[in-house]
Amino acid sequence: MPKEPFFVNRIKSVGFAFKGLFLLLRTEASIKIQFVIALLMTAAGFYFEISAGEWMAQLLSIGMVMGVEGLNTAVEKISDYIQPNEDPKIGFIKDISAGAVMIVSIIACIVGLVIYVPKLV
Ligand SMILES: Nc1ncnc2c1ncn2[C@@H]1O[C@H](COP(=O)(O)OP(=O)(O)OP(=O)(O)O)[C@@H](O)[C@H]1O
Repeated sequence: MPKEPFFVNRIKSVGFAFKGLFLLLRTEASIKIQFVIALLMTAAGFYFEISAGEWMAQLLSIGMVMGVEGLNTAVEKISDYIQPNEDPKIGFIKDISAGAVMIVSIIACIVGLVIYVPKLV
C-alpha cells in the first residue's frame, strides 16, 4: 500500500480524534455529566471573574477529568470486548481504571474549593 504524505496522515488522525470526542459526548453518560459540570464551572469562572492562574488550574482540572474518563471508557470497552463474561481480572482492571478517574476527580474538586470557597465566604 502506498504511504500517505505526512500531513495528510496527521490531518486524518486529528479527524479520528474529533470523531472520538463526539462519540464520547454522544454515548457516555459520565462524560456528558462531566461536560455539563465543565460548562457550569466555566460560567462560574466568568461570573466570579477568576484570575488567569485560576483559569489555568480550572481548565487543567476539567481537561484531566474528561481526558482520564475517556481513557477509562476505552479500557472498559476493550475489557468488555476481550472478556464479555464475569472475570475477576477484568473486574480488577476496570476498578483500577475507575480509580484513576477518582484520583483526578478528587484533585479537581479540591482545585474548585480552593478557587471558589474564598469567593463565597
Ligand atoms: N467482566 C467483569 N468481570 C468482573 N467484574 C466486572 C466485569 N465487568 C464489570 N465488573 C465490575 O463492575 C464494575 C463496573 O463496571 P462497568 O463496566 O459497568 O463500569 P461503569 O463504571 O459502571 O461503566 P459506565 O462508565 O459505562 O457506567 C467494575 O469496576 C468491576 O468492579
